[in-house]
Amino acid sequence: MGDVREPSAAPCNGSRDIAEENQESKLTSVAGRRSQACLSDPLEFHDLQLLGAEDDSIDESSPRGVLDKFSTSMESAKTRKESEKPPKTSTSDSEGQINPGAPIHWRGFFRSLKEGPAAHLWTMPPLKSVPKLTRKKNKRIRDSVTSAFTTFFDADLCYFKSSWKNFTLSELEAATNNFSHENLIGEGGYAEVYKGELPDGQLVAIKRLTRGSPEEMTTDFLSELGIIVHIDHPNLAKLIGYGVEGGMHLVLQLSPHGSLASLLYGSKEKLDWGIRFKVALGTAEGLHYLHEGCQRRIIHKDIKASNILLTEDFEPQISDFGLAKWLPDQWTHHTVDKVEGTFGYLPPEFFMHGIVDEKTDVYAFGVLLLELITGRMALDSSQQSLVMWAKPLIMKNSIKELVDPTIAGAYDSEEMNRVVLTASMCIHQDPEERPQMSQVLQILKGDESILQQIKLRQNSRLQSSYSEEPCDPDETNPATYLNDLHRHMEVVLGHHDEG
Ligand SMILES: Nc1ncnc2c1ncn2[C@@H]1O[C@H](COP(=O)(O)OP(=O)(O)OP(=O)(O)O)[C@@H](O)[C@H]1O
Repeated sequence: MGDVREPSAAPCNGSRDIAEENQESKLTSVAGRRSQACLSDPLEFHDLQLLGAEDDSIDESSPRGVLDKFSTSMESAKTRKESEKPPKTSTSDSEGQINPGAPIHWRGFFRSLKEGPAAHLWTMPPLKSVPKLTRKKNKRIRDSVTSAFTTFFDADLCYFKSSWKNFTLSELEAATNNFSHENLIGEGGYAEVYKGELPDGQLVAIKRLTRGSPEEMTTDFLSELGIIVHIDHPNLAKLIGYGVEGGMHLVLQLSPHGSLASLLYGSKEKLDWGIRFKVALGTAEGLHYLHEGCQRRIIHKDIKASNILLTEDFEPQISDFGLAKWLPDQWTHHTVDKVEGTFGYLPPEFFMHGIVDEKTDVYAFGVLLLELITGRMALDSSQQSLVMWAKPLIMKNSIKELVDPTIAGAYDSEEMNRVVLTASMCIHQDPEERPQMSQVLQILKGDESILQQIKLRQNSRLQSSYSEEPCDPDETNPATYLNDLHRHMEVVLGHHDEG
C-alpha cells in the first residue's frame, strides 16, 4: 500500500462545485497523482511519448490493462495454446502482479480516438470473429485472456462508440467561450468541468483533464472512457462525446442541479426528504447495475456526494469513473497497493489490506446515506468522520438526533427508518456483513421478506456472538452491533417504537 497523503485544502483535492467549498479529501498514491501539471496539448506533444515508456503497472482489471492485454493477445492469439492460458485466479490479484502489455499499441489506439468513432469500427477486430458476450457465455469466455477484451469491442460497444462525437478543440472552445472562468462549474482532483452549449443548443458539461502527470491523465482518461463505454443506465452519467485535441476532454450531458454535494452543502435551500429518498434509491439502482447488471462487474471506487449528479427532475446519476475497476467473475476481490479514493468514504479493509470489491462501494454508499439523513459531510471541517459521529446514535436508535435539523418533522418515518437501517448495514466493519446492492434496493423499497430474512440471519449470528467473549466494548463488539441492528429491524418492521 502506498502512503496516504494527509488531507489538504489544495484545490485539486476532492471534486467540488465551484460555488461550494467541498472539504472532501482525496487519497492519492505517493507518486503524486494530483500534482499540478497542466499541459496545453498532452496528446500532441507526447502522442503519447509516455506510451513508449516502460510501464510495469498495468492493471488487468482496469480498461487500460484490458486494452493493453487485448493488443498483446491479438498478436499472440494465433500461437497461443490452450495450456498456455493464464490460470484462473480463484481469490484475488494485485496490480503489481499483472503482466504489462506492449505500450506501443497505445499509439494506434490514440490515433483511432483522434480519427473519431468511425475509425474505431475499422481498427477493431471484425465483429464476426468476436463472440458477443452474454452473461451465460461469460464464464467460459472470460477464462481466456484474449476473449476478456471482447467485452470492450463487442457490437454494443461499437454502437455506443459510434454514437459518440469526436469534438475538435475549436468546437469545445466555441461551446465554452474559450474555457472561460464564468463557464467553470466544477473542479475535481483530476479535472476542471465547464458548462458548454453546442451549436444545436444542447447544454453540456465538458470535463477537461488538467492535473497529474501526462501518464496519469492518460490513464484516467482511458479508464473513464473504457468504463463509460460499457454502461447504459438512467442513474449513470451519459457521455455525448470526447475530444483529444489540446488536452483530454469528456463531453457529458449537463446536470442542471450540479452535484448532490452542492445541493446538500452549497445551497441555502435545503433538500427535502422526498428528493433525498429519490437520490438514495436512484443511486442504489445505478450501483446495482454497475455491480450486477452490466457485462462485467464494475466497482466505482469513488462513490461520494460530489460524484452524484442530478438531472432536471432530481434523478441521481453516478459520475466520475476515473477510479473505477473491472472485476473478473472468478475473482473474489482485487487488491491494490496504492490508496485512491476519498477520505470518509473508504472501508476499513481497504485501508488495512487494499481490498477492493463490491463491498467497497456498499460502504461508501452507506456513508452517502448518512449524508442524506444527517445533512453532514462525510468528513467535517475538522476532519471528523460522519461514520464515527453517527454510529453511537444509530446504536441508540436516536433517529431524531441523527436527522438533519432542516428536515426535522418533515419526513416519512418509514422511509427514514429503512434508510437508517440500510446505512447501518452498509457501514458494517465486516464487509461480509454488508448487504449486496440488490439487497439494499429491496430494503430501501420496503420488501418485508428481505427484512425478515436478514433478521433471521442476524438472530442466529447474535446467538453465536453472545457465546463468544466480547473483545471490545465499542462498535467492533459483534453482539452489541447485531443487537442494535436487530432493534432497527424491529423498528422498520413496525414492531417497536422509535427510540
Ligand atoms: N455532467 C455534469 N454536469 C454538471 N456538473 C458536473 C458534471 N460533471 C461534473 N460536474 C461538476 O464538476 C465536479 C467535478 O467533476 P468530477 O468529479 O467528474 O471531476 P474529477 O476531477 O474526476 O473529480 P474527483 O476529484 O472526484 O476525481 C463535480 O463534483 C460536479 O460538481
